Amino acid sequence: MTEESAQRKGISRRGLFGAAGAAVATGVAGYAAHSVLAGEESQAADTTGPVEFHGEHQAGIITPVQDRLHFAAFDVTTTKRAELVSLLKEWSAAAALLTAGRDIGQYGAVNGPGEAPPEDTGEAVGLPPARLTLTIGFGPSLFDKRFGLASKRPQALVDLPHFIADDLDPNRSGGDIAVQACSDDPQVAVHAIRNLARIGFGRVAVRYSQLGFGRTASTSRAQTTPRNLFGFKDGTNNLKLEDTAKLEQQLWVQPDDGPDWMVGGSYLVSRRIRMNIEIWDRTSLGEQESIIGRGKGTGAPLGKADEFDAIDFEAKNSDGDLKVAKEAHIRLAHPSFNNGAELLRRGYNFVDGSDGLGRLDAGLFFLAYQRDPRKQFIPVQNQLARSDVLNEYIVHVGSGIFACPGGVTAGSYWGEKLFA
Ligand SMILES: C=CC1=C(C)c2cc3[nH]c(cc4nc(cc5[nH]c(cc1n2)c(C)c5CCC(=O)O)C(CCC(=O)O)=C4C)c(C)c3C=C
Ligand SMILES: [Fe+2]
Repeated sequence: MTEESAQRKGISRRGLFGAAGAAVATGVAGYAAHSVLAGEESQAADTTGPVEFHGEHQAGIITPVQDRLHFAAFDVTTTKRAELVSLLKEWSAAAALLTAGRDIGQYGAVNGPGEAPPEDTGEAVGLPPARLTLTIGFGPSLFDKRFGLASKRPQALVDLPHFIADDLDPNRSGGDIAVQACSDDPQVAVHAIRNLARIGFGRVAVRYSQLGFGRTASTSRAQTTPRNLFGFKDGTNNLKLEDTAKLEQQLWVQPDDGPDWMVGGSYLVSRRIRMNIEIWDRTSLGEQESIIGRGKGTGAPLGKADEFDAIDFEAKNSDGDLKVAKEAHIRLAHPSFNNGAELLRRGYNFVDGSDGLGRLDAGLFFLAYQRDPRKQFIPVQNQLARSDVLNEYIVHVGSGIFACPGGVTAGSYWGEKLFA
């Protein structure tokens, strides 16, 4: 069967890539609700298969981090609530198809009438789902007067304060709605955002978007720890999907937290952090390790041998100096110096060409999910902004905060409870 004839029969792109495709060919609605542990762990190994869109929580949060990102923040351009609701319904239907590795619409990319533009833009034809996840979040600005949502704004969805040394570009910050597309294939992630933007024409407009390559965190113990553009292992002490009790404490909004429409959801903070890699590259290895507080090779805390050894914040070297310096990044960010606060980090490296001054426009697109940013990202970032030596090498240039509701069940849509 050719690729085209398979699609005409409603078989997914993934269906042509082996046994796992057989499940997809039974149709999107045929999936069991997504299993948090067994399913998520096996996804870490298979980089081509689908990740279930429907479930208790949105996919793309604890899903083992994929290798590529396309993140888009949208401004809502329609002022009509009904049009926004229709868009969210259309987006949800499309997201279920896209994440299953299928073309969107009735006819997809190539089977529609020759007189009309194709329903699907086509650049993912022939590609497997590549673990595509699409995760939606609503920014504070969506809760203004336009759509009658002011009373539904979660208290935890605060406007982020100004942090010392922030140099935020308003054109790379904020947004009414964010969609995080993660996949192990960059073309699959880009195709998804492009098609959602296209569906949204006349109702939403892309405010800014960010491509990311190379995950800078792991969210499962089944994944190895990747490296950031400073060359350090990043994501060692991250919240992991296996820590189910901790996820309830630190990640998922609980029934008593309110509002009801956010239960099972999480808050996303995004920060575009420019890294002065040319300056970093002229810094000695010892200084680099002292700034982070970990060895560059092993990723072990200074004074320890292995990456996952516990950090000893009291240990001193023979000169009486702390092995993990007072202002080392891992000390200032650690839960024991932040009232127990933790984050689920799932950021990406970026290089967006150069800045016209001979320096790469490179850095970390920091993404962190949490139960309450007032108790987690904000105090941690305040402490980092005040004292972290890493600040000599980085600058925060973009920022966003989004309320990501709980998962979508079959037959429902993104944000249904918010608009109920
Ligand atoms: C506000 C939160 C954080 C920002 C912003 C941030 C930026 C940032 N981090 C690195 C590199 C590393 N960070 C590491 C650990 C780490 N970072 C944060 C938080 C923020 N980082 C936390 C909570 C932790 C874990 C601390 C702990 O509990 O031990 C590490 C070490 C490896 C690891 O555990 O992940 C590195 C390396 C950069 C380069 C950066 C901005 C560009
Ligand atoms: Fe960090």
